[in-house]
Amino acid sequence: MTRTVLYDASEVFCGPDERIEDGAVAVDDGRIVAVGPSDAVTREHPPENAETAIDASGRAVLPGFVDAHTHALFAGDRADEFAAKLRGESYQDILVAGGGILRTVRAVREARSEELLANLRSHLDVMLAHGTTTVEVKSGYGLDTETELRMLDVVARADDAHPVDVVPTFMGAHAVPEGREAGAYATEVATEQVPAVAEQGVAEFCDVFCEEGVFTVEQSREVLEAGLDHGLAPKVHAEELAHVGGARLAAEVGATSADHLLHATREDAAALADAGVTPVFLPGTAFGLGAEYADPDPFVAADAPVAVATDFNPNCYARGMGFAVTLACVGMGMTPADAVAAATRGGARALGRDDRGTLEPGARADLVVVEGPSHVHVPYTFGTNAVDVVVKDGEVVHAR
Ligand SMILES: N=CN[C@@H](CCC(=O)O)C(=O)O
Ligand SMILES: [Zn+2]
Repeated sequence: MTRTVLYDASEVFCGPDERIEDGAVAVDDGRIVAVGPSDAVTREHPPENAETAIDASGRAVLPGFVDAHTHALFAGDRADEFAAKLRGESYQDILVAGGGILRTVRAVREARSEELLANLRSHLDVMLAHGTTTVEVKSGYGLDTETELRMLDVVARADDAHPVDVVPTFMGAHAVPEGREAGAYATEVATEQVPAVAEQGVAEFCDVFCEEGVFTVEQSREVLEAGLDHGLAPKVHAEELAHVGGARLAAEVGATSADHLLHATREDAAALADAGVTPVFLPGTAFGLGAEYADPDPFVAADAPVAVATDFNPNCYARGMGFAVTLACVGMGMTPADAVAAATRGGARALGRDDRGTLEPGARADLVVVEGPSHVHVPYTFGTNAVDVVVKDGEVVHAR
């Protein structure tokens, strides 16, 4: 018996070039077993025989969102910095004055693990209700071996306890701790933190904030190469606030993704495409900082399959992927179909997960049903949530 059937959907969105009108999806054992026109799929997999049948008439069915870049594990409150930025203070002014990331580091070091876990779980609840079925979560608010490991342990516990799949990234090189010098700290990350994280087996990726006033290209390279030596795939925060060469570095080390890219050049886009690095756009950050959005055109010209993610963190308090998709369209000029694909298949690619992000037989059965008749209703709906139902591994895990 087929476990779950979603039928009579106005649109089943498998990808930008594959949208099925009046479609259906059948799921068995956590995997998609059939996708196609509703009459054909339901003939083979009758809804009345399914354990769960979802009449999706008037609504669209999409892959679950894959949010490939977040800093969703933190403590404390930085809402006052939002107000300060509106008064004209810059992100870097706030960081240099001991605020920003460094303020969250103090809060995380002081927080008990149970409090951190409760915080993360409550954020995952919100993300799930907005259609996210896989999310990457970075450490990086510990900046010492003990707290970085504690963060990654909390990420693993959240993954075990929550339907959303949580992908762990180590980011000891997220900022230079107070009183430390960047070069010496980068070496500590490379020689002490990376081996400790690898020994515990608690991270898949190693990320670094390669940025003016944070870590140079060479310091970032030292950290990423240590990660590679210890089996951690590289990711890079690249060209966010200034152009410093992080995208080139990502290409050179064969990173899985290069993220932000607000100041990336045409040459950067080509280098990333040639090296098979997935570019990840985070338009919520540009929106919150009042900065210019990343320009997707050089990446499209270079034929790079891009991702869109939230960058949820205390500086970008956006947990829903729908809003990121809206901004990708309105701010960056992407089409709704390309933006939705970037938030699903693109996100999966940026996390090295080729088993999800699309609707095809064999893929993991992570799906969302949205309240409007097509994928366009994802970016078209903003300020409220367009997601009605979320299915994770074939089970309904959220419905309103
Ligand atoms: N840029 C560095 N890291 C985050 C911000 C984290 C924070 O401000 O707490 C980002 O991706 O935007
Ligand atoms: Zn980030």
